[in-house]
Amino acid sequence: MLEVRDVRKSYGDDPVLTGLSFTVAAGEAVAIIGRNGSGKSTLLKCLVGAERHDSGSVLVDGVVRDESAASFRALTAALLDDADYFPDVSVVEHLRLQAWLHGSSEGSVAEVLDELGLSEVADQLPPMLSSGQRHRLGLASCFVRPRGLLVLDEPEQRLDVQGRTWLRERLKAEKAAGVAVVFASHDQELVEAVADRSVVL
Ligand SMILES: Nc1ncnc2c1ncn2[C@@H]1O[C@H](COP(=O)(O)OP(=O)(O)OP(=O)(O)O)[C@@H](O)[C@H]1O
Repeated sequence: MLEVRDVRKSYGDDPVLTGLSFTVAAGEAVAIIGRNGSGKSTLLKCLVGAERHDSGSVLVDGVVRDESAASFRALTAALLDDADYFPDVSVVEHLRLQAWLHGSSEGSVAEVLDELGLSEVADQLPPMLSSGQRHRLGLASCFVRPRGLLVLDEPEQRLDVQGRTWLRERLKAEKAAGVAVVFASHDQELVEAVADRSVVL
């Protein structure tokens, strides 16, 4: 599904990614781990085309990934570290928008609101949410739409204990459904429960 070949990236004279290669098959999860500042977010951004790598390649199903292609965006659900929301669009409207863009049913919006514990704040605007609720909205935006590749940057952040338990089971279910999962994490328990392999930066 996803193949990363010798990806390199520097910011100015500072090398961040120094030749990374790995693969993620459908139904597999790969964890990206490493200390603060080691390049996890940068790598995930390069995977989805939110950042340009200097050399190397990212292939999806054997073809160089083109983030401007509708087919790549239809395949890929991502929650990166700089997620942002329209300040005047409510929680439920954000999810309806995602569902509509990707051809999901209206019913899936109610299901995901319930699953992420967001039903009670469905009509609130993002600035009124707690930071954990805003993070849940980001996760909900990934799960309300079809996906073959799921890219998550520290999905555990700001989740309460029940939320982390839910996340572990959700990511296992994603694998069981054949989704290829790449996630950066500082949560060793999550990594051990979900990842088939880890890439250490
Ligand atoms: N846009 C940017 N311009 C310049 N340097 C950057 C930029 N983005 C990240 N960096 C630098 O690249 C390095 C890797 O940052 P990155 O955010 O990828 O690390 P990380 O592993 O995700 O860290 P954390 O665990 O703290 O989230 C850091 O030294 C950071 O300062």
